[in-house]
Amino acid sequence: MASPTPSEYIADALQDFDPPLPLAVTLSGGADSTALLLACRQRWPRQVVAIHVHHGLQVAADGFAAFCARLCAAHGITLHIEYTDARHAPGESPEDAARRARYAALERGAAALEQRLGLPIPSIALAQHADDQVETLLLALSRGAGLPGLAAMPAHWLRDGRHWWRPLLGVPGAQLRQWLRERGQDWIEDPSNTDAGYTRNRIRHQVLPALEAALPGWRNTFARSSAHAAQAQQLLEEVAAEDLQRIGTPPAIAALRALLPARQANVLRHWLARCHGTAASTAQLRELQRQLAACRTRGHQIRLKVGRGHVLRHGAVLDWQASPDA
Ligand SMILES: Nc1ncnc2c1ncn2[C@@H]1O[C@H](COP(=O)(O)OP(=O)(O)OP(=O)(O)O)[C@@H](O)[C@H]1O
Repeated sequence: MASPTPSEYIADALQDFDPPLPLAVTLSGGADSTALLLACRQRWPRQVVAIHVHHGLQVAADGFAAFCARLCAAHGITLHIEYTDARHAPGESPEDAARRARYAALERGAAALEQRLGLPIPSIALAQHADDQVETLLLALSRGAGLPGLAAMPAHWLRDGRHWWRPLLGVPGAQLRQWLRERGQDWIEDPSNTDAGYTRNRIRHQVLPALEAALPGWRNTFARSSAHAAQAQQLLEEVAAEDLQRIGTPPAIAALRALLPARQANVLRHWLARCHGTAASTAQLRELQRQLAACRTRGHQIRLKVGRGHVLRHGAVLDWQASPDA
C-alpha cells in the first residue's frame, strides 16, 4: 500500500479535529505552526486567527515576529503579537521558563484578540507533531519519569473555559515540511533546534533516525504506549482522589500506614500536587514512606524536605509547609 501523501496526512488529522470556532493558532513562524495555520485557514476560511509570542530576550525574536506578520498579511489572517520576557528563576531550566512564559502569553494574547474582535475565542491550537510526541516520551524515559511523563502530551485539554488542542500529533514533522514545500511556502528555522547541547535535539537528530531504521511502525506503537500510560494515569488519579477523600486533608497518618506502599505513594503524590502544587522526587518519597513506616510512637517526629518545602508530622496527621524562599 502506498504511504499517505503530506496532504492526506494533514486532511486525516484535521478530519478528527472539530474545535469550537473561532480558532486561534499559535504561530512561532517555524514549519509546524506555519503548516497548521495554513491548513486550518483552508478548512475554516474566516474563522482562524493567529497569536505569536515575541520572546524579548532572544536575538532572533524580531525576525520571527516579522515573518509571522508577513505570512498573516499575505493570507488575510488576523494576527496578535504578545510580548513576553522569559527570564528563568534560579533553579528553573531556561526551556521550562520559556514554555511557562509562552503559555501565559498565549492566554493573554487570546484575551486581547477577544477584545479586539468582540468575539469569544473558545479554542487555541498548538502545532506539536508525531516526532515531538515521541521526543517527549523518550525525554521522559531518559529522566526516569513515571506514568504522567510517559503519557507524553495530551491532544486536548480544557482550562478556564478554553479548549487547547494539538491536532497534528499523528503527523510526522517531515510531512509538514513537505506539504509547505509543495505550496512554495517558506518558514523560519529556529537555530536552537539544532543545538546538540539540548537533550531533545540529540534525541531528534541521533535517536529518531536510528529508530526509523530499526523499528518499522515505531511512531504508531510508541504513541499507543503513551495512550495506554495516559489512560492508566487517569485511573491512578481517580484512585488517589478517592483515597485522599477517605484519609482526609491533611492526611491521617494511621490511614496512610494502612495502605499498600504503591497506593500510599500514589495518594501522597496526589496530595502534594493537588493541595500544595509541589512534587516529591523519587528519593524524597521513598524517605517519607520509610518515616511513615517507622512512625509507631507518639514522640516520633517527621520533618523532611519534600518539593519546595517540608512535610511535617503534626500529631495524628501530616502537614506540608512551603519554604520561605519558595
Ligand atoms: N513564539 C511562539 N509564538 C506562538 N506560538 C508558539 C511560539 N513558539 C512555539 N509556539 C507554539 O508551540 C508549539 C510547540 O513549540 P515548540 O517550541 O516545541 O516548537 P517549534 O519548534 O517552535 O515548532 P514550530 O515548527 O511550529 O515553530 C509550536 O508548534 C507552536 O504552535
